[in-house]
Amino acid sequence: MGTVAILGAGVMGETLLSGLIRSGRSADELIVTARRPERAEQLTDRYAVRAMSNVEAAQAADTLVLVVKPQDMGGLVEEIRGHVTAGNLVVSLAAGIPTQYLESRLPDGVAVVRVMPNTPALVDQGMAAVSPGRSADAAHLEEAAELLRSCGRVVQVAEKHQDAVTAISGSGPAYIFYVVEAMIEAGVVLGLPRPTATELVVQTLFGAATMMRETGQHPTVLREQVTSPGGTTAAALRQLDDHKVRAAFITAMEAAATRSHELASGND
Ligand SMILES: NC(=O)C1=CN([C@@H]2O[C@H](COP(=O)(O)OP(=O)(O)OC[C@H]3O[C@@H](n4cnc5c(N)ncnc54)[C@H](OP(=O)(O)O)[C@@H]3O)[C@@H](O)[C@H]2O)C=CC1
Ligand SMILES: O=C(O)[C@@H]1CCC=N1
Repeated sequence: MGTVAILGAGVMGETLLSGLIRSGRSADELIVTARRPERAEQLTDRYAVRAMSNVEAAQAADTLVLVVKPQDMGGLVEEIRGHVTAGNLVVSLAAGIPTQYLESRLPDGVAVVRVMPNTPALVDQGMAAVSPGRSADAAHLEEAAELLRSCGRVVQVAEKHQDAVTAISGSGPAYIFYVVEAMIEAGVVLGLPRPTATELVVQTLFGAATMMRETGQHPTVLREQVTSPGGTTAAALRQLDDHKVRAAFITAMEAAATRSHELASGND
């Protein structure tokens, strides 16, 4: 696969970097770039990878992984465009940025793959969706997928679905953490010590997720198994329905997808 440069190694870039290292990729084949020298130093200390400027990284690497915020993408591409050639693969992890945005700013024929990852990649449980741009062939797509497979699962989707993917699995961990926070607060309201409430909620989430994965049963079936007629769960679910929690989730994810779409036009 050659040398991989992670341009803009913040939260998501470091997550991918650590996954590549854990999966056995040699630090010699990995380059990072950062805006702040202290961040670059932190990464070189932690992972023994090389840090360089964006231009140097574009010149040195075969695969360029762009992980800056969507709002910073224009500036980054402008900086490296003169140093990217048709031999490079460009992989973008940015929300909302279409492959066409990058293709139109890079030299003709450069292969671009758009990816939407998520942060559980930090513990090798990531979920990433990949979509090829105009000049990306099956080998390019596989190369991008292999990068992400180092830290989780990978699916291919049509690029038109990437805003939806962003809303569901890209932002998804944040919704789950939000629900966990709310359940912990509920435990505290009910008089449980905070550490006990936290242990109960985190293990319940882990158990429920493992059950879905291992039984393959639909969540509706699993929910019904917990819900005794006239029991405690039915009383709680009735409140969630009365407060339109399901509708709120759908509306929230529609908002995320809309925002992903807006990011393409550089809206701050
Ligand atoms: N966090 C997440 O859960 C997910 C994020 N993404 C996408 O990943 C991308 C990065 O997000 P995230 O990691 O959270 O953001 P971060 O702000 O943590 O990381 C971006 C990094 O890029 C640096 N940077 C900005 N401009 C440049 C530049 N010109 N050259 C070099 N480095 C630069 C920033 O520096 P500085 O620290 O100085 O600001 C920062 O360290 C976004 O496009 C986002 O949409 C996708 C899926 C999930
Ligand atoms: O909030 C964001 O915009 C990024 C994209 C998906 C997760 N975090």
